[in-house]
Amino acid sequence: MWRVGANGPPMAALTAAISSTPAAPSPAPGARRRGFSVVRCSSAADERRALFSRIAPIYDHLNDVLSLGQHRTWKRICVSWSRAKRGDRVLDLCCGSGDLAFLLSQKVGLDGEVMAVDFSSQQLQTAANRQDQRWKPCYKNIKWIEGDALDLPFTDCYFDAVTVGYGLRNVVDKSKAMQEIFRVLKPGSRASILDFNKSSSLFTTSLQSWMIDNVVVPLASGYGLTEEYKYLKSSISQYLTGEELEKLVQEAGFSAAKHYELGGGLMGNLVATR
Ligand SMILES: C/C(=C\Cc1cc(O)c2ccccc2c1O)CCC[C@H](C)CCC[C@H](C)CCCC(C)C
Ligand SMILES: C[S@@+](CC[C@H](N)C(=O)[O-])C[C@H]1O[C@@H](n2cnc3c(N)ncnc32)[C@H](O)[C@@H]1O
Repeated sequence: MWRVGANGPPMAALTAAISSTPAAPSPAPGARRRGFSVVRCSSAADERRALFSRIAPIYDHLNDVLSLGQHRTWKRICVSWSRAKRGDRVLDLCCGSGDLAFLLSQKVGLDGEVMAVDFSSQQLQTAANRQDQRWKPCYKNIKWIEGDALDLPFTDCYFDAVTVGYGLRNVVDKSKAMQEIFRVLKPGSRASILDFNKSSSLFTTSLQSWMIDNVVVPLASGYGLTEEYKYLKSSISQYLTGEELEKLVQEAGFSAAKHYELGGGLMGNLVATR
C-alpha cells in the first residue's frame, strides 16, 4: 500500500511505486512539492476518516446484509457506466474496502492499471486483505494508495475513467473533489459516481429515513456503531439532489452530466464527461 501522507513512506515510496509509469505526483501544490505531509485534513475530515476506520471491520458484511446484496449490482452499473475498458488506466476514488477497484481490475485487465485511493488506512488494509484472500491474476494491476480526494497525487489528464462509490457524499468539500476529478481525467473521459439518492420524492425520502432508523442503525448498534451509522442519515440529508449534482459537475468544468436513479430511487449514479 502506498501512503501519501504524514506517516510515510510518503514521497519516496510513491515515487518508487510509480517510477515505472508516468504517474508522477502532480508537481503543483506546496506540501506535495516539498515532500511533506499531504493528507492535510480539516477536523471534520479527520472525524470522518476516524469513522470509516472504525467501521472497516464490519463494513462489507453490513452492506451485504442491509442491501440484501443489491449494492453489488449498483456497483457493477457504476463501473459499467464509467466506460472503463481493457488497457485503461483508471482511478477508484474513496475506494474503501475495494469493491469497485476489484470490478475495474477485471475490466481493464493486466494491460491496464487501477489506482485505488482512500484516506483511511484501515479501509485500505481491508481491501489489501481481500485482494490476498480472493486472488485473481488481474488483481496485480491494482495499487492501493492512501491519499486525499481533495489533493490527488496524480498529474493532470492521467486517467481514462474515474469511479466513486459512496464517496462524494462523505467528502467535506464536494466542489473541490469534483475539480480534482476533472483535473486528473483525460478530455472526453468519464467519471461515474454512485451514492445514495437525495430524492425530491417524499415517499423515497421517508422510506430511506425509515430504513436507516429502523433497520440500519439497530443492526449497527449490535456492533457498537450506532453513531457511525446514524451519520448516514444526516449525510444524505446534507447531500445534493441529482439536479444539484449535475450543476456542481458542470461548474467544475465537465462538458456533460446526467444523474440516474437506481434501486427504486434509493440510490443514484452521476455520470460526468470531461
Ligand atoms: C451500500 C450500502 C451502504 C454504503 C455506506 C455508505 C456510507 O456513506 C456509509 C457511511 C457511514 C456508515 C456506513 C456507510 C455505508 O454502509 C448499503 C445500503 C443499504 C440501504 C440502507 C438500502 C437498502 C435497500 C434495500 C434493502 C434494497 C432494495 C432494492 C430494491 C431494488 C428497491
Ligand atoms: C462509504 S465508503 C465507500 C467505500 C467504497 N467505495 C464502496 O463503495 O464500498 C466511503 C469511503 O470514502 C473515504 N473517504 C471519505 N472522504 C475521503 C477523502 N477526502 N479522501 C479519500 N477518501 C475519503 C472513506 O475513508 C471511506 O472509505
